[in-house]
Amino acid sequence: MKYYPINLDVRNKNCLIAGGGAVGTRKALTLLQCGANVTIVSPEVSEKLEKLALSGDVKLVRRGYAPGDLKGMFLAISASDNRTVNQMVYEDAVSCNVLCNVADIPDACHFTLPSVITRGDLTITISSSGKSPALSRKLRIELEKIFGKEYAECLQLMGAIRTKLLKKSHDPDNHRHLFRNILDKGLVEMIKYNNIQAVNELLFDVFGKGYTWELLMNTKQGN
Ligand SMILES: C[C@@]1(CC(=O)O)c2cc3[nH]c(cc4nc(cc5[nH]c(cc(n2)[C@H]1CCC(=O)O)[C@@](C)(CC(=O)O)[C@@H]5CCC(=O)O)C(CC(=O)O)=C4CCC(=O)O)c(CCC(=O)O)c3CC(=O)O
Ligand SMILES: NC(=O)C1=CN([C@@H]2O[C@H](COP(=O)(O)OP(=O)(O)OC[C@H]3O[C@@H](n4cnc5c(N)ncnc54)[C@H](O)[C@@H]3O)[C@@H](O)[C@H]2O)C=CC1
Repeated sequence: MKYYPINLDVRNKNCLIAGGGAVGTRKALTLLQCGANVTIVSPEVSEKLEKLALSGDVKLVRRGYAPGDLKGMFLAISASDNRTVNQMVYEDAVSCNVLCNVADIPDACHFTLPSVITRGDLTITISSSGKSPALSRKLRIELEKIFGKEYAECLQLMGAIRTKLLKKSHDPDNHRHLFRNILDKGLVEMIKYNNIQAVNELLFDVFGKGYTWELLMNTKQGN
C-alpha cells in the first residue's frame, strides 16, 4: 500500500486553495462539506466560488499566490494551472509544516484525494494510489448504485445500539458477537425494504427488551 489512509478532522481548520478553476472548486466544495474554513487565493475564480464568496462561505483573495499565504493554515491545496506556482506552494508548505496536495504533481503531495460516497455518517472512499482517477470515478458511480440510503439508516441504528450497550458495560468480546449477528441476519435488507417489524423482532431476539427501531432511531448521537 503506497498511501496510509486516514480520515482527517478539518472542522473549523484554516485551509487554503491556490487556484479557483474547475479543480480548485471541486476540492473547495469537499472541504466545505467537512466544515473547514476555506480561503481561495486566485486571480480568477469559477462562478460557483464567486457565489460562495458572496454568501460568506469562503474567503476570496483575488490575486496570485504569494509566499506567506500559508501562515496559520492547517492544510493547502494547489490547483492553479501554473506548475511553477504549484511547486512553490508545495515548497512553502514543506517549510511551514502545512499538509499539502498539489493537483498536477502527485509526487508533491502529502496526501491525495479519493473519490467519495457518503450515506449519512458512512463514508466510502476509493483511491487508485494516483494511478487512475478515471477508474476511481467509475468505481464510485458503480458503488453508488449498490450502497443506498438504507446504509445511512442502518449505521444510525447500529450507532444508537452501540451507545446504549456501552453505557451499560464495556465487553468487546460479547458485543462483537452481537453486532456481527444482527448484520449477518439481514438487518440492511430489512431496512432497505422498510420491514420495520422484522427489524424489531431481530432486535428483540438479539438484545432483548428496550431495543426498538422507534426508540433507537430517535436517540441523539455524538459528533
Ligand atoms: C493524484 C491525484 C491528486 C489529487 O488531486 O488529490 C489526482 C491527480 C490528477 N488527476 C488528473 C485528472 C483527472 N482527475 C479526475 C477526477 C478526480 N481526481 C481525483 C483525485 C486525484 N487526482 C488524486 C488521485 C486519486 C486516485 O488515487 O484515484 C478525484 C478522485 C477526487 C477529487 O479531485 O476530489 C476526482 C474524481 C472524483 C469523482 O468523480 O469521484 C479525472 C476524471 C474526470 O474528470 O472525469 C481526471 C481525468 C481522467 C484521468 O486522468 O484519469 C490529473 C491530470 C492528468 C493529465 O494531465 O492527464 C492529475 C495529475 C497527474 O496525475 O499528474
Ligand atoms: N488533481 C485533479 O483532480 C486534477 C488536476 N488537474 C490539473 O489541475 C490544474 C488546474 O486545472 P483546472 O482547475 O481545470 O484549471 P483552470 O484553468 O480551470 O483553473 C486554474 C486556476 O488557477 C488560477 N491561477 C493562475 N495563476 C495563479 C496563481 N499564480 N496563483 C493562484 N491561482 C492561480 C486561475 O486564475 C484559475 O482560476 C491543472 O494543472 C490540471 O492539469 C486537472 C484535472 C484533475
